[in-house]
Amino acid sequence: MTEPLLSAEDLSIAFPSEAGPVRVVDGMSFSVGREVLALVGESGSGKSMTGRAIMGLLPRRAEVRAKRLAFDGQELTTLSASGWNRLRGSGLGLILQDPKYSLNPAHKVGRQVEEALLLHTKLSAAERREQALDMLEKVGLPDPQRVYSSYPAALSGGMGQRVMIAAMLINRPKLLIADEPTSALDRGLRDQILTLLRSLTEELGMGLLLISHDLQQVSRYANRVMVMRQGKIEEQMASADLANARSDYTRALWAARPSAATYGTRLPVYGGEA
Ligand SMILES: Nc1ncnc2c1ncn2[C@@H]1O[C@H](COP(=O)(O)OP(=O)(O)OP(=O)(O)O)[C@@H](O)[C@H]1O
Repeated sequence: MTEPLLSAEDLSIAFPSEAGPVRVVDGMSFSVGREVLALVGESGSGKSMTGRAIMGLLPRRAEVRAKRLAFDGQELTTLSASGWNRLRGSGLGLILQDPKYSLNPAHKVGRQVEEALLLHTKLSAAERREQALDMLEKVGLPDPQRVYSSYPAALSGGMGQRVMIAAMLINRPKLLIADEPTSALDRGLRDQILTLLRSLTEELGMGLLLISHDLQQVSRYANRVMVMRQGKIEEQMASADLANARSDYTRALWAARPSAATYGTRLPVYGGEA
């Protein structure tokens, strides 16, 4: 087997509190290759904190420990601030829930899509523009020229999320972390965006860590799923094996099909023991 893009061994994250450190991620070991890995679990199970640890974007108070947290052969737990900046500008990308909060309303789309090229390459303005237009086309935006010159307010939610994906992919990251990338979108758009992320992952040979509370939905796009519960990995398996999940918890998540009334709402928090 080839070396995975990301390897985490015994990853733990804790926050200090008056009663002592509270562990929100507790001894996780996993790897991500050039594949779509869905990270699923109920609200508060530690999915976002895991994604943020990989991006070096945890709150300052958080204490991270790991025997190994390596991306592309580089140890992350000892990375300097400038090392993180380099990595976030090239190797790693993050897509968050709502493009409204990720895109700067004061700048045109083109400038925002090109930003990583401006910071991390020596390309000319014309070359940057050309690459940005190519990427806007690749993410399925009609009339890339017009979108390039628009302000974010002129875009629908689905278009905004495509712009965010373009901005994250422009420097060809090896690993993309998408934290609930579709939960601010309508149901129909969710499938479109997940289809796009999956096909770009294959086309560009990337890894994608797809964080979601909706096991049913993401499993359709993921090669593998990793189920988290109360800061720990409950189970990992190929998506195709979900129907035969070992753990009661995974089976409960799998059976919790969203109805029209509950679609897009958070999963209930299952209490105590399995
Ligand atoms: N800054 C913080 N200080 C202390 N605890 C925090 C902080 N941020 C998050 N937590 C706690 O860490 C735990 C894991 O949170 P996390 O956001 O990773 O959950 P999640 O699985 O992504 O949930 P959701 O689906 O609701 O986003 C939660 O119990 C949360 O309350």
